[in-house]
Amino acid sequence: MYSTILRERSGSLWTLILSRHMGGGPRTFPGGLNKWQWKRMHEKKAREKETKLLDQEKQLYEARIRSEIRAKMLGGGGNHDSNENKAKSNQSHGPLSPKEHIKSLADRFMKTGAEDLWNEDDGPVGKKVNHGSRLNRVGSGGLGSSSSIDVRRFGNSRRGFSSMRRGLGFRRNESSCDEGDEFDVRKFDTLSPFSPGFVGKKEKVKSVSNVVRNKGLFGGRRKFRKNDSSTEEDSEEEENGKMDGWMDVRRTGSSASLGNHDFKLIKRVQRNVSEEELYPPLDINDVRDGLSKRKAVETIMEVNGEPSDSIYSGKRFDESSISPLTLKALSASGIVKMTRVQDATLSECLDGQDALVKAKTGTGKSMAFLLPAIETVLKAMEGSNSVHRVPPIIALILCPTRELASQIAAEGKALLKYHEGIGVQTLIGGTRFKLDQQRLQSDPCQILIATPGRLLDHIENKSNITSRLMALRLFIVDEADLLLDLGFRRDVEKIIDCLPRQRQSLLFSATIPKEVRRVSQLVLKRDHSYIDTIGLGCVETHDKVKQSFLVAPHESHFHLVPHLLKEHINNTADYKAIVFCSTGMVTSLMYTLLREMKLNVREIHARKPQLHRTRVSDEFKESKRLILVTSDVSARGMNYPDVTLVIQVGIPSDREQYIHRLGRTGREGKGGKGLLLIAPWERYFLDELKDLPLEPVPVPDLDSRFKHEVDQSMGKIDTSIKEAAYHAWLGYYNSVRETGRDKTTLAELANRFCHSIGLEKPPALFRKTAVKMGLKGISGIPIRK
Ligand SMILES: Nc1ncnc2c1ncn2[C@@H]1O[C@H](COP(=O)(O)OP(=O)(O)OP(=O)(O)O)[C@@H](O)[C@H]1O
Repeated sequence: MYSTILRERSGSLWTLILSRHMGGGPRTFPGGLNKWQWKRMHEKKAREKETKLLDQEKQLYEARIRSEIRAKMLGGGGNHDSNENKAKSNQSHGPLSPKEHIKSLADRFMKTGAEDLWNEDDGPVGKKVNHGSRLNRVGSGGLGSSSSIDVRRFGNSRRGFSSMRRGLGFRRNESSCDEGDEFDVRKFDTLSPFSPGFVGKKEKVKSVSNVVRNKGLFGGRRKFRKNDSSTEEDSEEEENGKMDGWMDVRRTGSSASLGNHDFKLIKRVQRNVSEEELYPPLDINDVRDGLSKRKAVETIMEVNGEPSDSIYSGKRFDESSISPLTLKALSASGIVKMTRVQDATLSECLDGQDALVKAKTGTGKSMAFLLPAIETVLKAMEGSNSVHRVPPIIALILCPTRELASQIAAEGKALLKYHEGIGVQTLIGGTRFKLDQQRLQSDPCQILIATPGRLLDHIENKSNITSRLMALRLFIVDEADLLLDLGFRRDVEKIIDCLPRQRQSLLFSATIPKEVRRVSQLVLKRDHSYIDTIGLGCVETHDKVKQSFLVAPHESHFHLVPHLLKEHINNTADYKAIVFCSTGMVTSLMYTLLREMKLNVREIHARKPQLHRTRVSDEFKESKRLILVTSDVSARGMNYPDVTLVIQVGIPSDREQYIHRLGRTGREGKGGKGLLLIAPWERYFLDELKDLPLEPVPVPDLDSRFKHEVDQSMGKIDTSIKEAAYHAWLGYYNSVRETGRDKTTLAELANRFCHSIGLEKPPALFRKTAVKMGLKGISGIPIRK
């Protein structure tokens, strides 16, 4: 009925708009729209509004139905609620009054075990929308005038509804969940009826507490968040080991909507895995053990005729148990010997063990996980009699960037050259979603390589990827430290929720900081192996890569980079250089400057269309005598052969990023050069690199003619590019903890940067942006009127 009213209303609105604007009214409308554009815009708005209202109506209707069912259940003697409620519901079997309705919903949500009813979309609470007035209009028999309820709770997403359904099911077995039991909410979500770990509800609860005992470090963090920032705080606190308490009562939901019922008890799980267990204090015996192992490896390498600094172990692939067809593909590519990381991991990975693997950049980690992936697929195919039109996905590889996913896929395809019926596909952003779906149907694959965001899109849009992932046997995370970092972790967690628990998992990276070892338990079984081919006391960078740093005022960086590149070009016949800049827009400015200076240069950053990114990436792989200016999208995993120089302009986000950027040179045991160009106030970052062999380089003398040439080229660049670069620069350094703290100094530095790129005055920020960045009212930061 409401929808009819709505249509009528929107109809009359239309009559009004049309009569005012179509007959004899003005010819142009606000924003320079013509009458048809104006009409279409309003039609669209009306449609959107109608859809939204219908949606809300539907949600309310479903909430109401649930309420009725609940009232009936209570009347039948449900044993979960208070006697008061029972008495009330016995009096009346009809729908609950608005107040009772809210109270009963609140009760249900706040009960132990009711966490299953919650989903990601319930938060962040801070964003709660007050639908009170609308609800009053809509719900003739629904909620009372004083009620305002967060509709998302009642499942405004499909996922929400399904969680609810599951939640109701679970409630019936609530008694099987011991009062004293610890529980990890994430696990309720994880166990889908399709997953092998699902054995019925009673077992589910038991297994949950077991899992939690093993995974206590993450107990309940995801579901009970107040808002995004609090999650970060929480995790930081947890990571600092401050949240060891058993019980932590926190307010969730909005007190406006649910009053005093609006909090629940969260039992924090006591940590059973102690810090010592995860990181036993460095014992002299460990060091001795590490050194003797390294000696043993070196002896084997000597026996096999490999120098001790070689990336190869001396062992051959044909000595391993990989399939003959893969061996054939390897030898067709001229690959015979294993690298150290491949030697160290292959047998463990083929045995089905979970592993966390650390190995230097460019030493063949991709092949180290692709080979087990192929073997796992072969094994799965052997064991299965059924023929699928669209086969299940047996191995899933997650990686952070689109280019890296494509690169791994290409390597996988080369290894599968002689295998028939095994396919590799990528799911990456920047392509059309529908095309992805068609490709997955028409080009079936057993190995899927994906970036987390796009894979999650497919999972959440209920394409059949979720069911295809049910048979997954091997889950691999490349660049694990980055993907388990806060920026990606939530996506990765959601993906893990959709994977079977009975699986093998492998994490790979060239850098594995302590925190990552801790969070790796999110993916790995507790009894996983930690394989570190770098070894105790050794640095993560290659000896053959000469590292240096240059400290010079920021204003001179745009002069110094072309100078350093020209010098390198003059001294290196087949030069191939990468210049890393802090952000996409600064990359764009640097690229434009170098292009103006007639250097052979290309750019890649996230603002570029995917087609451009792919084309440039492929070109740079094949070429010599070329410079690539890029942001961090190329920092990890990209295998550009024979890069001779890597320049990093400004400090990278952290030590790990420095190592990965530098790792674009000196691959496959070759040599290379790396230069970090920083301003005097960025010197503090050198502390993070103090164990790496960086040499200082004196500031070169630039002659005035060269400076003039740079200034002229800079002068030709469009102001909009410079303004965007200034904003991006400000945003980046504002986010760096050390520089972002003192906003006044930051504003001064930004102004100097602004002048160095030829802008007379800093471009104004939007008020909202300035507020968000904490820069409102800071002198030197103009705000747009
Ligand atoms: N056993 C091998 N013999 C010869 N070449 C190899 C071998 N294994 C890998 N390679 C080659 O080494 C290059 C670098 O490998 P890869 O990109 O996997 O390094 P990585 O360790 O993953 O680096 P990053 O840490 O930067 O991701 C690739 O060209 C790959 O084909």
